[in-house]
Amino acid sequence: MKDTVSPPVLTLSDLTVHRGAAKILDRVSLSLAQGETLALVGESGAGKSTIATAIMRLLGDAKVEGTAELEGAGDLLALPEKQMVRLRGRRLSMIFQDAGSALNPAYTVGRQLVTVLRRNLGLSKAEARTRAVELFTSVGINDPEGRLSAYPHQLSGGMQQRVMVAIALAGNPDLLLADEPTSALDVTIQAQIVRLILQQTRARGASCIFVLHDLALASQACDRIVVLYAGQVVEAGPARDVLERHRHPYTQQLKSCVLEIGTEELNAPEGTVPPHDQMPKGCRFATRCPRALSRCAHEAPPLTPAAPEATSPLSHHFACWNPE
Ligand SMILES: Nc1ncnc2c1ncn2[C@@H]1O[C@H](COP(=O)(O)OP(=O)(O)OP(=O)(O)O)[C@@H](O)[C@H]1O
Repeated sequence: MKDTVSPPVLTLSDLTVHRGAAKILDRVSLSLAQGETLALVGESGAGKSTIATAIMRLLGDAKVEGTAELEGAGDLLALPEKQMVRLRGRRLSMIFQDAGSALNPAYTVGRQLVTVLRRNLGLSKAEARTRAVELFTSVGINDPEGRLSAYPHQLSGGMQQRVMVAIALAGNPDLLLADEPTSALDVTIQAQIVRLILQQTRARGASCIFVLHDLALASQACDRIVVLYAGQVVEAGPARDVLERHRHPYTQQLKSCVLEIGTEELNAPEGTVPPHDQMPKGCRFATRCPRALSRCAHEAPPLTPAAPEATSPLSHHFACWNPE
């Protein structure tokens, strides 16, 4: 595990998000150490993107409760919008799922990057152009000078995503949020982009929260994993503990999916996540859980350290009444 002595860069405490009557996130707490890469994994709809978007404070009219403390900046959820505008791009950056729709089709990618560089770093036009070429080179764009004058539609999906990575890195943020940045891409390009983001994050000593579906990729690429189910954290800890010494039956099911993928047979966990208006009062996974006890339906299990003596919020935790 990474540094557990210096204070976390980011601490979410009881982050809860409501959309109308639906509780999309329910008391999510997690910490991110300096220089750490953390993967949020779970099925579609688990709330992974909502966590990243809540940290950026881009959730629109959803009702958000809890706190998101960014070291040296305070609670992101309580800051005036003016201060958030200053933090976005400089201390926090987000890479969105679909680069094609995140880029403005009316401007060249160079102009979009230069604008971000000038705004965030206060560079002159010429300095920003030089820096743009350096950034394009560092994210693996061939002919970086030539590509500055390309419009987004003239680039492949993989190239567009590289441009988005360059834009996200432009303000030297110390926290990068990558929301499944590869889901719109060809499988062969996906691993390249994930590797690129992690390599660039690590080279800068920044921290990264990665939204991923794939537990195997998460465990290979990231230091720590948080497993989400229906808007709640069910297991969290160092990547190897979560993959190899997991205690929650849902993590086991996600892991089995991975093994099936290895044999080319995709086997999603059985059953479906209950709709928001039919969520069990107790453990939200109880309706699909092969190990459910009668108390599971009524009593929500708290996150418990896997080693009873562990006190660090970064250590291995799980929420289950009948763990593996
Ligand atoms: N703008 C929105 N309006 C209403 N409901 C939303 C909105 N965005 C997300 N949701 C709901 O919030 C829940 C969590 O969605 P979220 O996108 O965070 O999940 P996810 O784990 O990132 O899924 P995916 O892997 O498919 O992106 C889902 O039930 C989704 O339908």
